[in-house]
Amino acid sequence: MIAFRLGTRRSRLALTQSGQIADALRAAGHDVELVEIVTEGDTNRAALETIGGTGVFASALRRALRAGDIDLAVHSLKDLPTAPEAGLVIAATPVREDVRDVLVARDGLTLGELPSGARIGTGSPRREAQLVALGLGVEIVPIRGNVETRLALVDTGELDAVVLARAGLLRLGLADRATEVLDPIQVLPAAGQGALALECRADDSAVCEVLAALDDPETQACVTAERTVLALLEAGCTAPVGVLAEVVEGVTALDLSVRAFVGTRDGALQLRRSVTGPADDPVGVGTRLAALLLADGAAQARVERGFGAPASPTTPSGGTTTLDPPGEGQLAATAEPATRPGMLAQTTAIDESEKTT
Ligand SMILES: NCc1[nH]cc(CCC(=O)O)c1CC(=O)O
Repeated sequence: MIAFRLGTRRSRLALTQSGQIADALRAAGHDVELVEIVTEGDTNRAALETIGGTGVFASALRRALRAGDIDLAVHSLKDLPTAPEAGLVIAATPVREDVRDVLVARDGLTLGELPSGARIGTGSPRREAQLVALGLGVEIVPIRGNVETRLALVDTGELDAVVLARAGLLRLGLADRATEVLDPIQVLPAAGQGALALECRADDSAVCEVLAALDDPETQACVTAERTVLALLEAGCTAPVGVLAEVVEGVTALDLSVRAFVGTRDGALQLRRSVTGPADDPVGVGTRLAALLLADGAAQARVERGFGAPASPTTPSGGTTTLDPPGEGQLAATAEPATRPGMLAQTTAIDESEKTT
């Protein structure tokens, strides 16, 4: 029996997610105390990519872990930087929730039914780039805030629609607010979307072992492939990159089918590629896909704020406020497209579309 101190952010979504993990641990006979921690992502209302992009939600929790104030942090995996954190380890990724984005629009409207010029709120360059790529002629309005705040922007008529992760709505019991579930063919989710990451100190073997029992190997394989792509593109969780891995039946064994979108928010770059390879080699499959994307110009998207390059502290965008330059989370990935010998023979690359403009 372990008496866990579980660190959590204070949003209703974070508390719900942490509560689910606490329940699972209690069901296994452990004690769990929730410790609420305020992160920079919660207190700073600026656009995420201007306040450091990756890591703004995670860093306070990680500091508490390292200090021994908590034994376990529950993160939304998609908010977690891909760079490994010294002394800490992701001990488990439990079964993933629905990976897809949804539209929440006024009057029950779908994307296709929104009039041109409709105002769609999102703070995500990934969602913006893909919505622009759909060519609907909608206006993207930068927003921040928790799920409830974003839904309220539609309720009050300030916006025609917002795009959110279905996982968050499901966990909050708000899934019926969606007016359309967006097919990944149209809008690919963020790497790790819908998955939770249970993080602990690497030397805390008792905790690591208990958490490992909550891991789902299929989720683990998928998110590993997705995060490999993100890391090799030197992208962060606020980059205009959508990527989704799914386990599919292969010829003789299970395969991972991984699709990615890399774009720019003005729609000038729209790159879609996919790769299929052995499910027991998620890093290899993700590496192959990243190499394809980089060979076809994905690095062009790096000039975008939030994509590898540090944000300029002097360029406010839209209605968002600019504050301090980013402190952490810029990846030092080795972006060599490491195509391993033998891997090409096992993988199939399918070009879904060419750059469209
Ligand atoms: N960046 C905020 C965030 N982090 C995780 C979720 C939803 C749950 C998930 O994707 O796991 C959300 C809200 C959203 O994108 O709508």
